[in-house]
Order: sequence, then structure tokens, then C-alpha cells
Amino acid sequence: MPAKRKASSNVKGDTKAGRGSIASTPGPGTPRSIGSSDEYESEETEPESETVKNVKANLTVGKYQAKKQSAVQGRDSASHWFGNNDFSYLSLKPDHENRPLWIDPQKGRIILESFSPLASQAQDFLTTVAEPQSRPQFLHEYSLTPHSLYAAVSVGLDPRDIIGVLDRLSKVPVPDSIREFITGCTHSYGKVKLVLKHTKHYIESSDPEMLQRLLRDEIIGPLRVQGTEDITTTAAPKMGALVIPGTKNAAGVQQATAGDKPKVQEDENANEPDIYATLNEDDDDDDVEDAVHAFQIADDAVETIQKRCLELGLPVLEEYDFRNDDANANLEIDLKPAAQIRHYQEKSLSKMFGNGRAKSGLIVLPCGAGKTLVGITAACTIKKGVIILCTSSMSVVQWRQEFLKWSNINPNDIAVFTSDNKEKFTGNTGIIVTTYNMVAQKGKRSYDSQKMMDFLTSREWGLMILDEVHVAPAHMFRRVTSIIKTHSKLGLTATLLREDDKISDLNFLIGPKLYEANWMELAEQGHIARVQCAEVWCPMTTEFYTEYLTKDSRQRSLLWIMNPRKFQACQFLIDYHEKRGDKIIVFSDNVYALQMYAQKLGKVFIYGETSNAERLRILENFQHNENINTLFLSKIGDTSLDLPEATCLIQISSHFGSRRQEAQRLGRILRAKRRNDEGFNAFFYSLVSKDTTEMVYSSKRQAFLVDQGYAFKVITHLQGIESLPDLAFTTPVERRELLQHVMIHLETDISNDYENTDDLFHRVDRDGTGSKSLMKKKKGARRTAGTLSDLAGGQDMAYMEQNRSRNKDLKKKKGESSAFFKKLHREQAKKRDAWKNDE
Ligand SMILES: Nc1ncnc2c1ncn2[C@@H]1O[C@H](COP(=O)(O)OP(=O)(O)OP(=O)(O)O)[C@@H](O)[C@H]1O
Repeated sequence: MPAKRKASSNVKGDTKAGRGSIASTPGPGTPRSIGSSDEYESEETEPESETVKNVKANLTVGKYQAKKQSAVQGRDSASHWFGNNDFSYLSLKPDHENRPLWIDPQKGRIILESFSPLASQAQDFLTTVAEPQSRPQFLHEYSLTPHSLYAAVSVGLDPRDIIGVLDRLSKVPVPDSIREFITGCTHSYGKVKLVLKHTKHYIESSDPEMLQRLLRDEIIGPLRVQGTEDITTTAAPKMGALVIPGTKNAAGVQQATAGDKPKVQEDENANEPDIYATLNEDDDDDDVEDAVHAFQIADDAVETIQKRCLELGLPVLEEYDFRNDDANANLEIDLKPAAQIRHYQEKSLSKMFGNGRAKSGLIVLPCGAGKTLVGITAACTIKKGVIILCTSSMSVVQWRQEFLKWSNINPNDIAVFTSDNKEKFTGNTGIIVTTYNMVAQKGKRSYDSQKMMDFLTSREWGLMILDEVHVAPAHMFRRVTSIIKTHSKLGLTATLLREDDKISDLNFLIGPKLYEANWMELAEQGHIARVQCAEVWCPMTTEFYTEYLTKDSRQRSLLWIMNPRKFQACQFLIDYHEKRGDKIIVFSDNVYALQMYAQKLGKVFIYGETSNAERLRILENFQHNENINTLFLSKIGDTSLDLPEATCLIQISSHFGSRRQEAQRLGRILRAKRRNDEGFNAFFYSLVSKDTTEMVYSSKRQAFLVDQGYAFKVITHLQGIESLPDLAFTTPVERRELLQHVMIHLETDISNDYENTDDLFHRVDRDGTGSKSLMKKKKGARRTAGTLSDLAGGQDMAYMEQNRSRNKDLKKKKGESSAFFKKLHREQAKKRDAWKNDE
């Protein structure tokens, strides 16, 4: 942040000169002193209505400061280097070196010096009030947004608290624009609430005038259920401290302390005073209201009203006072005594249960950091009926198993609803684990499925857990959240990222982001693996580059993937890491390249058309067979497979600039069990063909991970690659042969080279297995070596034949299974039987 240096140099050199220059340019709208709000008065000729002001608040921060900025332009000879980002007019506090924050008065950005002794407390505070944007090693960037401030209010902070703590941590006085932004965004949050009582939805507020205003609104007014009383009044429930299972303290007040926990469970900062804990405690009284007023709305009007209220600057808060819910039966569930949740899991839950009620929202934790246990603990806290939505029936089974592992729930109280299983729980209340598609599916259903849906839609649920919340399309959430009546919703994800703009829909369909963990911090503490990331630059061979220059963009991509130098790099890295004892996954979105690479290298591969039985066989071998250490995987490995642990990833082809895919793939190695071994690192390589468009996509893809603090090393030469025995494509003849093969492929239909994962998502869920229906649909487009060779006059037949599929080898050897595998199969069969008996 350029302002940093400028501001400090002003203070250390000539503080007066810095500020004096502002005063020397007086005029209308010119700031008279730092932090003065006078300039705003001259700007606002007509006071805006509060609601409009709220909606525009984000914009106004920039507008006023742009004026302020233009007034101070040209102050000194260095100013022009910083353009609009020259904030040297802000005065530094005398003890600024002891304070860790810089605040950008224009855009609400906050920079945290992560090396400051106060950094961990400041980070704690910032993740509550702002959105983390980027967290590399030394400087972290956060953004104040209306949604982040909404989330802050929903955990019990008020604008005074937020401004007060910011001021304590900031090197400069909190600029007026930021103060106004915070107050403007937060003063009406939480004034209007959406509550579910006896399966009916109500809009509730402690201010009857607020409700009258909503009823007068042309959109909201008509959505009140006709024939109900205009406004009903009841006494507001009182709240007390809440203890989250698996922790020792009340939620939202303190971190769990070390006690008798294993070392890894400790939070290094657990004993530091919580910077805003006292604020929460002070505020408890404010939350107790004397009376609440409400009117009933139609169930299908919930989304429209939420959207309209947002437009009016009155975002609807969804809170569930589960401890005072006598209408719904209690569920017998608690964490097992051995279950000890980690400090970041507790922190995320404390954002959800901060004031003793359950708030709907999103919790973002890296892959392998234990989102499942967070969901289970939330269920153990609420102790009411729970419905869990997963992306595939495979994760449905896993969720149920995890519930049985971590909690004392009676197996009869947790049932699954998939295409194969339509069981209900036996008691008054319980847990249902299902998939998005089973619930959102439209059209005619089987008798059993319809009966199950009637059961799900006719009752009130305490909690809905939405797993992998970023994956499912927004229309599916709409359907799910509108037909299932639930008091609270918890969305879980590792990457709150979509390349389209649909992610913001989650803000009102589910709730604000309640917590986002710091990946690097978790890696340092051993909760996820440390990963070395590298981008390997592979020069294009002359013959491939010549073709590359004449082709259109679709065809170019195949040339950069099939670049012989990339192939060699892949071969070398596989060899290197197999010798180190790593388990390697090679990702290729392009199915043609996937097969070519895997067959040439004699490795197993899985893609959309691989049958379910073959997938299982391959995965099992990859996990337990010491001769199968490398697996080639298509896009389906991103979301639809439960992959065994790997310690090295190599990416040869990917989905253009998708940041989410990059992060998801990295996530595959984060749960490496050896992560706490001394000096252990997992490896993530992205192979990129030099001087091609792939390089542009690659840097775009890395943006999210770089923001999480990962540093990608660039490798321009792999030491020792030339001396690798049997290195492929070392002669011009071999390279030309490969090029010829690729060119023939380009002349055929290449449209099926990339699997459509959206399509896959739907079908995976619908049939509950993920593979068969896809196979059927794609069969017609399947190409064979024979047809290609026919086109080429049979020249390539030899090439294909000498590269026998390793997949088939595994199949052949099935009968010769070792004693180890026989034992493994027997154990798995036993587990399956035990699980069926639980039903
Ligand atoms: N508090 C804890 N104590 C001990 N083990 C834990 C804890 N939390 C999570 N784990 C373990 O960490 C592993 C990863 O957990 P989980 O599968 O829930 O991760 P995830 O965040 O859902 O990952 P993904 O996004 O890849 O699905 C599991 O083996 C789980 O049992």
C-alpha cells in the first residue's frame, strides 16, 4: 500500500508539511482537518432517505474521498506515483508503530501487518467485521462490505464497537467516510427478523413502526397472509450464555483453553485476551427486548421479501431461538466425550451461536479442515430435527458415518434419503441426510420418494446443513430452501468462489459469511498439510509451436496440453515423486490427453466414462497397492469422487482460469496424514506450456491460492530431466508422430474432449452413483484407436497398441488378488452389512 510509506515519511520527516498542505488548499468541499466531517455537509445538498443511503453507502465512501483526494493532489514530487492511492494526508497516530492496521478511506480496504504482536487479535476482529481478500505472509488485506458488517451485527457487535476497536488498532484515526459507512450499513441491520413458528413464516421487529412501514410497501404489503391479524405482539425471549458441545466456554466469548487437550488442538493465542469479548458481554443486555411485533407472510414469499428488504436497506436477519422452541421435539444428541473440536472450529461456531441463538450463514474452511465436525457440532448444539444436503449419495453415506463416529446419536434417529434408501427416522424427530437433487428434483416421483418428500416438507426442521454450498446452482438452492421449512441454515464450503456472479445469491438464500479460516495458519498448526506449489514452464517444441500459431483457440489448447516437453516434465515428476514414496494424482480436464498420457506412461486413469466398478477397483488399488502410485483423473475428480489420500498433484490441463478448480485440486492434498512429520511437504505442480495462452489462464487460476498465502515457484528447468531413462519424445521422429496423432484428432470432433461437470453434477445426484447414466449418454461419441487410425491410413495403430491400458491390467489381475486385498474386501463387506443393519 503506497500510502504506508508516504504517511510514515510525513510523520518522521515533516509532519506539519504533510498536513499543512491540505489546509493550504481551502475551498468548498475541501477537508479542513483530517477526520473532519464538515465536507460531507456541503456535499449533501438534500439529505437522502436512510434506506437509499444504506444501499449507496458502499459507493459514497469512494465518492467523498475522491473529492478529498483531488484537493490534495500535487502536494509533493512523489505524490504522482501513488495516484488516487496517496493517503499521506491522513495523520499517523504518535504510537502508530504499535498498531497493526492501515485503513483505506476510499474503498474500505484494511491492511493488517501480520507480523505485529497484535496481529492475531486484530485478525480475529477483522474476520468478524470484514471480508478477507488476501492473506500472504506479511500483509493481509480485508474489505469492509455491507454484508460483512451485516454479519458483524448479527454476532452482536454494534457500530460503536466496530469503530471503537478499529480506532484502537488503526495507525490513523478512522476516517469519517469509514465511520459513516459502518454506521450507515449497520444501523438498520437486525431490526427486521424472519422467524418460523409452527411451520408459518413471520416478519418480526421490536419496532412496530418499522413493520407498518413494510406493510405499506407496494411489494411487501400484499404478501402478508390475508385474514391474519395485521401485527401481533409477544414478549421477547431472554437469552443466556450458551456452551457449544466439545468446548469449555460459552460461545462467542472465549477460545477453548489448552487443558488436557492434545497439543494439536491448542490455539497458540487462546490465552490472549479476546479483543472484543468484553464488547459482546456488555452487549448482552442490549439484546433483550421487551416486546416483539410480527405479521405472517406466505411461505413462497420469503425470498421476494428478503430481496425487497435488502433493497430498502433493511436486511432481514434470520435467527433461531432454539432453546425456547417448545413446538419442536428435542433430539437426543451430544458429541462423544472424546470429540474435542479444534479452536478454529469453535471460532466458526461461535459466530453462528454468538448471542445464544442460531444465525444462518456460511462457514468457509479449507478442504480437510473438518467441516463435517462443524456441522455435527452445530446439530448437537441445536438438538432439533436436522436435514443435511450433500452433492452426491457417496457423501450422504459419509455424513451419516461421521455422525455415528462423533456423536452419541441413536442409529435409528439418523436416516438417509437417496435413490436407493428412503428410510425415515423412528422417533419424533431425527436427522435426514440426502442430496440436493433428491429434494430439488421436479416432475413425477416414485411412490416412496413422494411419501418421503411429503414427510420432509410437512415438518419444521431446526437446522439445514448445506454441504459444498458453492457447487450447486442457485436455482437448486432456491427450490430447496423454499420447500423445506427450517429455522436455521448452515452452508459449508472450502471455496466461496464461482466464476459467475451467482455466489452473492448465497448471501440472502442462506445468510452472510460467518467465518473464513486462514489456510496458512491452519497449515502451520498442522491441521492441514503444508504444500509447496510450483508452476513448471515447458517450452513448446518447434513443430508444436508452428502448428499452435496457425490454429484457433479451441484447437490451440490441445497443442499446449500435448506439448512433448510438458509430457516429459510430467514423466520426470512422476518418476521423481514415486521414488520419494508419494502417491500422485495427475489432473487433466482434457479426456483425450488424459488417456494418451496415462496409456503412454502405463498408469491407471479415471474419467466420466469409467464404470463404477472400475473406479472403485482403481481407487482401492491406488490406496493400498504399492505398485499403483499414480492416478490420472479427469474433471470428475474435482467434486464427484471420494479420493484416497495423495501427497503430490500434477496438473496438465485445467478449466481455463477457474480459481475454484485450482483451490479444490489443491484441497486434495491438504489432508495428507503425514502432514505432521518433520519437514513433510505435499507438492502441487501446474505444468504450463511457455509462450501460450495457457500461461495467462494459469496466473488467473492461482489468484485465489495466492490470496490464501501460497507462493508459486516458477521452475524453468527440471534438473536431471535429460538423464531420465526412457524419457519419451526425445527424437524428432517421435515428436512428429505425436503431432500427427494430435492433428488427426483435431480434425475429428473435439467437442467431447471436455466433460461437462454441471451435467455431471445433476446426473451424479439423480442416479446416486454418478457414472452409469453418464456412460449411457456419452457412449455414442466414443472414439476408438481403430477409427482414428483408419483416417490416418493406419499409421498410428502401432503407437496405440504398444500403450496398453493399465486399467485393463488391474482388471485382469482381479482374480489374482492378494491375501491383503481379500482381507480388505471382507472387512469392507462386513462394514456395509453393519451399516445396513443400523438402518
Ligand atoms: N476436531 C477434530 N479432531 C480430530 N479430527 C478431526 C477434527 N476435525 C476434523 N477431523 C478429521 O479431519 C479429517 C477431515 O475432516 P472432513 O472430512 O470433515 O474435512 P472437510 O473440511 O469436510 O474436507 P473436504 O472439503 O475435503 O470434504 C477427518 O478425518 C476428520 O475426522
